[in-house]
Formats: sequence, C-alpha cells, structure tokens
Amino acid sequence: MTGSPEDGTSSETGPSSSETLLFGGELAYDQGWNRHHDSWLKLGPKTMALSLPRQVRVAIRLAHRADRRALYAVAVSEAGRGLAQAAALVTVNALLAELLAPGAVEERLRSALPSMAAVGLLAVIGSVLASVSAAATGILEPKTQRVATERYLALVARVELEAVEDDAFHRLMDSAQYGADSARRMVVSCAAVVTAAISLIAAGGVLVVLHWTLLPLLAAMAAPRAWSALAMARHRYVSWHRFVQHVRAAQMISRLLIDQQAAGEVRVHGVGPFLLKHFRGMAETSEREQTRLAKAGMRITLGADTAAGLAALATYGALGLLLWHGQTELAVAGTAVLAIRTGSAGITDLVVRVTDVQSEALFVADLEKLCEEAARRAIPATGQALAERVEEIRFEKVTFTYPGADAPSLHEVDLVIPRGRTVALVGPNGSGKSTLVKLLSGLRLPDSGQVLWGEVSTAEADRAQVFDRVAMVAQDFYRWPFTARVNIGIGRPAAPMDDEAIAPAAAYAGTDDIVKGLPRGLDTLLARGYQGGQDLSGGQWQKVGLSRARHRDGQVLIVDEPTSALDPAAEQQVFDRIHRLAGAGRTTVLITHRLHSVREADYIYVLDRGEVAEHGTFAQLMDPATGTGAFRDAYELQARQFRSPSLPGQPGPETVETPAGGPATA
Ligand SMILES: Nc1ncnc2c1ncn2[C@@H]1O[C@H](COP(=O)(O)OP(=O)(O)OP(=O)(O)O)[C@@H](O)[C@H]1O
Repeated sequence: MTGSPEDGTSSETGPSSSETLLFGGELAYDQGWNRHHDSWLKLGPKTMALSLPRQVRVAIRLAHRADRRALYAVAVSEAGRGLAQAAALVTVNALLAELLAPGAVEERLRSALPSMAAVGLLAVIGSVLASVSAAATGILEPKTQRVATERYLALVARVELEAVEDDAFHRLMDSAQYGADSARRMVVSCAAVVTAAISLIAAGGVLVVLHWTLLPLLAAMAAPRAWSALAMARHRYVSWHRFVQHVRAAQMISRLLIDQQAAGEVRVHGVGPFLLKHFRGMAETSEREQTRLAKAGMRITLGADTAAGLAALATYGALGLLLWHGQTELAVAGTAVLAIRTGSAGITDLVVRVTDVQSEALFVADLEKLCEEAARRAIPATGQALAERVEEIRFEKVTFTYPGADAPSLHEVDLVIPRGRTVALVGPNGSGKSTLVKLLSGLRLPDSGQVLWGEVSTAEADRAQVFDRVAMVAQDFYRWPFTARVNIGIGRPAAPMDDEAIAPAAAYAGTDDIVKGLPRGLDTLLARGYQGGQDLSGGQWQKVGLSRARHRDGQVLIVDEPTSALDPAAEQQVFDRIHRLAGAGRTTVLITHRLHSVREADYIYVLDRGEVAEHGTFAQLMDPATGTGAFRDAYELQARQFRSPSLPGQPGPETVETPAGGPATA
C-alpha cells in the first residue's frame, strides 16, 4: 500500500508519506545507538555467553561504586534464593519418599513432619530473601544510574571546547545518556541472571541425582521456550530501532502543537489541523508495526509451545516408563516433575535475562567509551602557574583554524593588551573578533604562535588559573533557566549569593531596576513554562549578563557586543561603566560594532578577515596621516547614518567632514 502526502497515509515499508513530506524522507536521528543495530544481531548465543562475564563486571563495578552494601545484599539474597530452591527440591524428594513409603498413614505423616516443616521454612526463607533482594535492588538501581550519569557529566564538563563542538563526540554523548539508564537496568537483569542460573543448576543437579536421562529431557523441554524468548527479543529490538523514529517524530509533532513559540502560527496560519493529520499518519505507522509484532509473537509462541508440549510429553512419558520398569520410585518421579518445571522456567528466564544484559551492555559500553574519550580530551588539570600580577596579555603570530574549516579564522595575529587598559576589537562580521577572545581566555589554543599571559602561554598554563582571571559576557551568553539571583550569582558560583553579594553587581548594569519590577524580586524564576516563571526582554537579559560578569570580578573583563539590544540611554551608561572599571585597574577587552563607543578605549585593533588591518588610538586611526582608513571609513559610514539632509542644521552625506578633517568616503 502506498499513500500520498495529502492523505497522511503511509506505505508498509520505508518512510511514511507524512514522514516524506515533513522530513524529506525517513527520519533518522543521528543517535549513537543506531550503530548497535547490526552488532547486536550478529551476536550468536556463543558470543553472548562468552562476553557475558565482561558485561556483568561493568555493571557490578558501577553498582559497587554506587552502594556497596546494597549490592552485597542483592548478591547474597539472590544466591540465597537459588540455594533455598535447591534445598527445597531435595527436601520435597525426602518428603515424597516418606509419604509414599509403606506403612500406616499416621506413621508416614509423623515421619514426614520434619520434612514438611523444612519445605515450609524454605519457602518462607525464599520469600524473605526475595523481598530483601527487591528492596536492595530498589535502592541500588537509581544510585547506579546516578553514579554512571555523574561520572560522565563530570568528565564531559571538563573537555576542551573543541570536543563540545565535535559531532562525533556529540553522538557519543547521546548514546551515553542511554548508557546510564542501561547500567541501572543491567543491575536488575544481573541479579535475575544469578537467581535463574542458581535455580537452573539446582534443578539440573537434582535431576542428575534422580536419574541422568532426565537432564537431556529437561533441555529438550526448555529449548523451544528459550528459542522463542530469544527470537522475540530480537524481533522487538529490530522493530524498536526501525520504528522508534516514527514514534519520536509523532511525539515531536504533538509537542509542536503545544509549543509556546509555535502557538501564534499554529492559530493564525491554521497549522493545527495540518500537524494533527500528520501526527495520525506517523502514529498509525508505528501502530501497524505493533500489530505486526504482536502477530509475529503469536506465531513464535505457538510454535515454541507446541515443541515444548511435545518435549514435555516425551519427558513425562520417559518418567512413566522408568516407573513402569521399576527403575525409579514414585517419590523420585514426583520430585523429578518439580525439578523439570523449575529447571525449564529457569532456562527460559536465563535466556531472557542474558539477552537483556547483553543489549543493555552495548549502551553501557558506549558510556565507558565516552568516559575514556572525555578523559582523553579533557582540559589538562595541571600546567604552569600564572604570575600574581600579569602585566600584559600578548598574541604572538597567532594562527587558528576551526576544525573542519578551510581557511584560518585568525592569521598571524600580533596584539598586546596591557594591564588596566581598555582595548577595543572592531571589524566586520566574521573578521575573527569572537575567535580572538576565545583564544585570549584559554577556551581555544592556537595552532601556531602563542597567547602569552605574562610569560606563560595558554598552551602551557594551568588553564583553571586563566579561566579564574576572566569575566566574560559573550555575544551568546547563557540565559540560565534559574532565578534572577542565580543568573547574576552564577558568575562566581562558589561565592555566596545573598542580597548583599548580588546588589552591587545588579546596580552596576542597571539590573536592580529590572529586579524591582519582578514579582518576586531577585527570586523570580527567569524561565517561561514554569509556575511563576517569567522572561525578560533582550536588552534586560543583556543587563543581567553584564551584572553576572561584574559579579565574577575577574581581572580581565571581556565584553562581546554588550549593548546590541540596549536602548541608547542604557548603552551610554554601560559604556561609561565599562570605562570606569578599566580606570579601577581592570583590563577590559571590548568588542563592538558601535564605533562611537570605542572613542574612550586606550587602544583599538581593527580586524579584517582574521588579520589585524590596523591598530592605534582613536585619534591615530582617524587621522589620515597615521590611519589606513579601515577604521575611519567604517566610523564615517556609521556617523553619516545619523545625519539626514532633510533635517534642518544637518549636513548632507556628501558633505560630511571627518573629525580629523578629511573628507569621508562612502
Ligand atoms: N565554531 C566555529 N566553527 C567553525 N567556524 C567558526 C566557528 N566560529 C566562528 N567561525 C568562523 O570563524 C570566522 C570568524 O568568526 P568570529 O565569530 O570570530 O567573527 P566575529 O568577528 O566575532 O563576527 P561577528 O561580528 O559577526 O560577531 C568566521 O568566518 C566564522 O564563520
């Protein structure tokens, strides 16, 4: 069956028509787990059995780190349960022998009493141990997940910025998130494997003692069910990988229908019915898959149950024959029936659990891989110490190319930032200003040349010390979905965040006035979509960002486009404050396209296509005798936009005079 994008129906195989229309083809999330698709299916029972100990070790190591006592409790109680089952089988054998022995009924009952009591006691012990195991697993599960998550998050937070922007590393991070959850589930599955294995060994052992022929009969009975469990697990796994995309896409469409940002268009453009139709299209595809899976499950189970039934018939027939020929006693046959039942359930359970452990282990392995990779790409925790007082930061022939880029973003840049001065970086879009400050602050390292903090280059320095001295308001500074207080205080997360500590920073950038207007003042949540949450305007956020940088109190303040969203009065105020800070001994690096605001900078570097086009003081750059014109032309272009010939008293564009007296060129 094929469908059309208009009716939202879908074909049996391949992408649905809704998928084709909305996503341009089969929607394939670039998730790490996709890579497991083949690897798991290639695993035969032998490989699975051989690799099992290693997977179990990984889970146990994590659980051990999470809660040693709970892990021991699970191990001991699961082992105890298996042993109790074995003991129960042996005791039942004795009990049946006593009950079926010749003699008076009263006599037989009396002699069987201890065995009866023992069977009862063993059942109680088994249930107590099962409860202990369930409780301990309940404690262990979330802790194991937390330990696994914390471990990789701590490592990931320390990797170089380059790794964060690397697609391959991102993919690994995606699958590692599943790994933490898998580690949790693996603990449960491992505990179940222990129980299933012990009860199987117990049943097998008892059968061998009773009559050796019963053991292969047990295997014949259990094999079809084990096979069906394995076959169904594989079916579900393949199906999940194929159809998880559809399910996710349907979820994504349903989220769009209630998305705050999309809400306007959903209503005004009538997008609602369109999305709803395709939601159904996507959901129906996965529903069809569920139906197919259910039918396949029915066929497999029917086949397996028939085979198991025939094997059971053969087993019980064999038992009957043994009895008939007097090769075994009735009591022994009774125990054998119990052992066969326990054993076949044990084998099926074991296969299912081992399959679970195996598939979860693939994700746990990803987690391990991520941790190794994150440790390898971590920012070194050691390095040369910076001088107490760094007199200047110097770029010496610094060249830097982003990974995968064709051309360098910075090329042989030389630049000096003296202590306590304001240095402005200006230049057209994409000229390398933001890249330069990333190298300055140690977030990136040069490919060649060096960035020196005093005598120490950032490549050799203890980078934690470099970061410690920098306060930064980047162009895309982060809007934390926390309270206003935290949004300022997070500039120095280890310091107190009380009113006294936050107030000066809030006042510095005019955030105090914004806070006064918030319903809960500093404790107002700045995140939409939560109760009591509120958003700010772009300019208000910019003030919060500046307050955060002020609160950080770093020796070097880097402000990248600090006023792009501010009104003219606020903009003037911010620049005044930035310059005042520099006067107080703080070094300031200012990136801006508002060229009039760099008049007061001590030094200006003009970048163009990753190179320093010219540098000097404002007066030098504006003077045709000393400036190349790169800065002066841009400055004049901006200045002219404020002068309109239609306004009385304003000169026309063609007659504009530069401050240095030279004619302006457009
Ligand atoms: N993460 C990145 N990966 C690859 N290339 C990048 C990355 N960031 C920036 N670039 C490239 O490096 C060059 C310099 O970019 P940069 O952001 O430093 O310019 P800018 O001067 O700050 O620009 P703007 O004034 O627009 O903010 C540009 O060509 C840009 O496309």
